[in-house]
Amino acid sequence: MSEGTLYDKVWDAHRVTTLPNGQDQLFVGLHLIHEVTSPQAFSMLAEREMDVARPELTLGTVDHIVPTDDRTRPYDDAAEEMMQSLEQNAAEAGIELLDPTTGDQGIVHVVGPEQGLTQPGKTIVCGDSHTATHGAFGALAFGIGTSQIRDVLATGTVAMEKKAVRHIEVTGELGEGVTAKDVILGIIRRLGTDGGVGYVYEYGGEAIEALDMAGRMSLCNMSIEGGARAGYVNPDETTYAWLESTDYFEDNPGEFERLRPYWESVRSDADADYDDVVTVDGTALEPMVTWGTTPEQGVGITDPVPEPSSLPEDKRQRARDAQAHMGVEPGETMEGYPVDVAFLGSCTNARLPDLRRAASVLDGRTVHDSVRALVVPGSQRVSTAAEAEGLRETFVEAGFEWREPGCSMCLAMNDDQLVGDEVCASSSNRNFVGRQGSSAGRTVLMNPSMVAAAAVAGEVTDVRDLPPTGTPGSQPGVSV
Ligand SMILES: CC(C)[C@H](C(=O)O)[C@@H](O)C(=O)O
Ligand code: SF4
Repeated sequence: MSEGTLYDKVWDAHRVTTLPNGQDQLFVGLHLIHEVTSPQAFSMLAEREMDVARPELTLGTVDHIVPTDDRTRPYDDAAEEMMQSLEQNAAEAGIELLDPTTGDQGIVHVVGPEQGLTQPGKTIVCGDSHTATHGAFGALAFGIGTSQIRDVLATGTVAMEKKAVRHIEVTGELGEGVTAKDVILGIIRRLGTDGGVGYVYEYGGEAIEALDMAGRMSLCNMSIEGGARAGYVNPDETTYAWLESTDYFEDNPGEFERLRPYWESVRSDADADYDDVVTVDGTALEPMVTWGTTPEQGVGITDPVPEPSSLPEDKRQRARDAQAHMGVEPGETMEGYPVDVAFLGSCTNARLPDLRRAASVLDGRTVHDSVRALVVPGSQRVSTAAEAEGLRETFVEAGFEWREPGCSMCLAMNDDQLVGDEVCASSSNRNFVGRQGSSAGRTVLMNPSMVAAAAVAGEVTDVRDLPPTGTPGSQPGVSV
């Protein structure tokens, strides 16, 4: 099964033993923790009077509950309690915690790669479903549950069942305005939210190789929304260039050269044996938008929302319910669907290149009067870098609120929430009913430039068609 793949090689390199229940016990190379899912696991460890086995392989951050506006402590009750619990657990165990005073705080799936700790050929776990993001570097990265967090804290290992590997080949060059987010929304539309069950997704092909690391992270991030256990891209020069510039490799001279042969060795072989192969024509993709309440209910911006009766039978009722919730009409495109809120953020799309793309759309334009727009950088480092190159100014001048890093309106565990049946053009990864804090709220997933375009137009619109900015006669156009 899946011989010669990166998945196979990294799995084998980390296997301690096969357990009586058939699962493999794997060494964990990096354990990321955040404030929502770790407290219970630490309590379970304390009940057994056990210590954290490998604090040096564990890194904490705070992201889900932190306020993105006023960060004066104490936070609101529940947030403050979670924050204190993480602070105490980290301090007692000797775990590094990237809290807001460090300048390195951010969403867990943004900070690991930034620190240079997300590396090819590593096993990475976190009590968070979007841990798949780290697969962008050719790591095996899995979201885990509370009892597994406890086990990893206690032993530095995790028990897991091996999955099959589906290679997804995205051919050709992506068109203007088409990004990694559109690739993954296109893949999920085609294979479904449960199409990946039992699989890990390996992404390859010309379109994937051309993606920068931020794009690869957006892509792998949503593997889980396609039902896959994880997703990854084989490491290459793009990966190594990112790693080489991180603090970790700058602070550890010789490490980069020492590890590189291992990274090369775990790449999938040219004749690797996959359990399944799917080919996607990258040239045929367009900017995607969702019309429903799961990430598979998406459509190209110029394509009509499907008639439920045209869908496979098991998807029809869900489509009808989703269209009723969203108030969308089948047969029409999503263009012109009114938008109340624009949210640029989340571990899918809040890295520097995402902000740059959105800012290039906003430059010289203004957020529509009826839209509340916020940009929430993925980390303090992203924020600082964006400020240094003037992006904050562009966002603020256009009418966006510039916030402090965190998960924010991606899941609305802090004050950043939709109100009533507001519609949100969102760069995040989940459009489930109630996801953004209001049960009547409506989420339309899209890429960052499309969020910026929706903010300007006050409705879902094709960023490629925005009228040019500038003085009459000059046609700077839009760089997407
Ligand atoms: C809070 C956490 C457990 C959750 C996850 O696992 O994904 C969150 O990050 C999300 O995106 O819904
Ligand atoms: S940004 Fe959203 S998807 Fe990512 S970890 Fe936070 S809540 Fe989960």
